[in-house]
Amino acid sequence: MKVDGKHFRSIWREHDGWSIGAIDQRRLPHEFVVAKLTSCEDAAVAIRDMLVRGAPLIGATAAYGMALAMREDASDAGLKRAYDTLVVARPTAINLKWALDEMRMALAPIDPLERAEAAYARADEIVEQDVEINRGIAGNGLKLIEAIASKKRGEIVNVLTHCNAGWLATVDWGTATAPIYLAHERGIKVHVWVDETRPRNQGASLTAWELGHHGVPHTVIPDNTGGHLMQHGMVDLAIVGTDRVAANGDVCNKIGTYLKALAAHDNGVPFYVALPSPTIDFTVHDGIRDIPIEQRSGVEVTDMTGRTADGRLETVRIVPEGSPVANYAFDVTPARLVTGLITERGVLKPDRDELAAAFPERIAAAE
Ligand SMILES: CSC[C@H]1O[C@H](OP(=O)(O)O)[C@H](O)[C@@H]1O
Repeated sequence: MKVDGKHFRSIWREHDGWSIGAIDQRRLPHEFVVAKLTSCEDAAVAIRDMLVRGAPLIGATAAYGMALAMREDASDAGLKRAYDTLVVARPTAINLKWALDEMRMALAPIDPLERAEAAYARADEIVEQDVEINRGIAGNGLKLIEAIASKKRGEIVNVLTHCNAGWLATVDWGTATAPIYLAHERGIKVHVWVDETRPRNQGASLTAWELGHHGVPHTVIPDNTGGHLMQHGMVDLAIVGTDRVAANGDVCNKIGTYLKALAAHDNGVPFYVALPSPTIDFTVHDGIRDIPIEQRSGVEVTDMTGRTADGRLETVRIVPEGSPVANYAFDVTPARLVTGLITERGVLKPDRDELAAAFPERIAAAE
């Protein structure tokens, strides 16, 4: 999407034809730094350390990681080593394994001498497919915003979102933000309540940065504010992203999503989840029981990094030394709290039959 009028994607193949450029999201919003990935290990570390993050972008980065790996060692052993290195970089977003399975399916049957070129071609396809899918999500989600806008007779539509499911979480457009960008571009008055999303503050640091540079009105709020706003009729709908949707429609997303869904349910606020179909995992039948929840370093909770008044980046500790810390990176919202799933093939109910009918290829992949 646009950064002050200039179009950007979050990851791309460089002009040398083989190295990979990616926005270092750990440096935003204070610094715009582009990282260059030149090895499979670089891609794995970029995913693990959240230089890139967001389920679809994790998948795209892994796909390019396999292509980088094939330049290094295109043998069967090299293919297995690359898969095994990348697939463990983060456990929750199913898009990582989806992309690696797609790459392995494309590469395993062919001559190792042809694998590097084929890998870049397949990774490029995965990248372009992500953009196309997100455009589809934008169009399907737009209908929801338009319906509210017409009921509100031109008043502002207030959307609440959690974490960052924006263009920075994908190759472009985003998932939860795709309908918002499209509505904004169509002249519909939208305003976004941006959950800061502790502890890594993807909302405050990334979603606010994205929306600000694209000119979309927004307000950053502490995570605990959403329920109050919903009680006072200040949220027309919530749209969030997801890292994995189980066959029963349970939705895994950034920690705190479940609490937002509870508040929305209690206040009759429609709660939508935007996702590309690779995020659907039919091998998991009960999301709450079966989706692995990543636990990350406690440092993400104890420390905060910000910019001082004189422009220096500084990290400070906000938790007493010696206090134990738990840092669950995701939670699972039961399907009963989800109004609908905004996909590239329409807005669906969060249930197995509807998902299977819309995405038979995802069922086949699970068999
Ligand atoms: C469009 S998927 C975005 C999804 O991924 C985020 O997690 P993380 O920043 O840890 O990769 C968050 O759960 C978003 O909703």
